[in-house]
Amino acid sequence: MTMRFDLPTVADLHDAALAARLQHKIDQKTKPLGSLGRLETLALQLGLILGSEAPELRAPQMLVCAGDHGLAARGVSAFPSDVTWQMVENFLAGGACVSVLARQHGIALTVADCGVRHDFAPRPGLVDAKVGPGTADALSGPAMTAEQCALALSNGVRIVKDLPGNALLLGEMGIGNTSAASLLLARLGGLDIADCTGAGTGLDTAAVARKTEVLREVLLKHPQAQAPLDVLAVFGGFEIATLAGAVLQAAAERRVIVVDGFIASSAVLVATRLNAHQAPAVLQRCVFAHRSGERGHALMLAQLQAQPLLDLGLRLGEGSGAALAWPLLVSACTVLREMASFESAGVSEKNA
Ligand SMILES: O=C(O)c1ccc[n+]([C@@H]2O[C@H](COP(=O)([O-])O)[C@@H](O)[C@H]2O)c1
Ligand SMILES: Cc1cc2nc[nH]c2cc1C
Repeated sequence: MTMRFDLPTVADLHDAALAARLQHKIDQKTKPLGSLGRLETLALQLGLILGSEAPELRAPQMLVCAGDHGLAARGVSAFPSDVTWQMVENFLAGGACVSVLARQHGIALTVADCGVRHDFAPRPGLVDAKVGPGTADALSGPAMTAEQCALALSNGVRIVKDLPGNALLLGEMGIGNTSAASLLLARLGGLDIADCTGAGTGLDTAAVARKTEVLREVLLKHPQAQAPLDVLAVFGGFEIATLAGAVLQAAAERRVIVVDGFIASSAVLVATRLNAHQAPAVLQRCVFAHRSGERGHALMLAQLQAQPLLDLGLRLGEGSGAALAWPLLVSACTVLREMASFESAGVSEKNA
């Protein structure tokens, strides 16, 4: 498959001098060395991404990408596909979990229709990035054509270019999309599909076993899909492809990328594989908000060598976990900027 546009180039951020200055600044704060634990590595990462010893997060943007999945007709979800468009309406009406949390934290919310099986009335906060009325059934053929896949990726690039701020939070909505994410993980990670497949919206044990067998059949149907772009097109998710494009553009612009759960992480996995030598640079910009309760997310995080901030048993999606983690990022930057040093506060240092 050939691309019809150039994916964004993500430059390395090897600023050893800034890293040393940031670490020194963190170590000189009025606290025992390392006592702020994970917040310290987070502060260091945010300083490096934003290129500052006094980083400030500006105009955070939550991007929720929505799409429908042909595979949903195979009984792989506990809910009907209509829930996708109904939840998009709920996001825009302000009643969904991500709407509430984004409002609480002053995060702007944009919902992108990447391919929901429904016609939405245009309104503020809704971006039309529709590639089609849901993907095709991956058990019958590829979920997306090469053209559709390229269009979804370029839509993600375009959406991010139009958003202000220096932080992007990633969320998604799509009945059936845990199946797409599990397929992507299994093929890109060379893993057994049983280890990558979970309950999604709430399947019971027997239904998870049936879902696993459907996904195993899908993998057997597409042995030729091995190159990352082909894998993305064949197993799909218009919203996942759009998010992958958004990740690459945000990384190229040196935005802080806050990744939600299993499906949002699969978009990052794809983004890192589309151009493998850029993978460390892409991951350097990513903060993984939490470890989802979805089976497979721990394996996905291991593939990405990612250490999530929270482990709350969340498995909602929408960007809810990213919004919940957001205040930790704000605190990490505030501590870096405002906390006194031993010298400035006149506090005695550790005994020699
Ligand atoms: O983000 C997660 O970790 C997560 C885990 C399980 C389910 N979800 C959400 O549930 C939907 C997909 O579940 P399913 O069962 O329809 O594949 C989709 O809208 C996701 O946002 C999300
Ligand atoms: C109600 C509902 C809300 C969701 N939000 C994200 N995925 C979802 C799936 C369902 C079923």
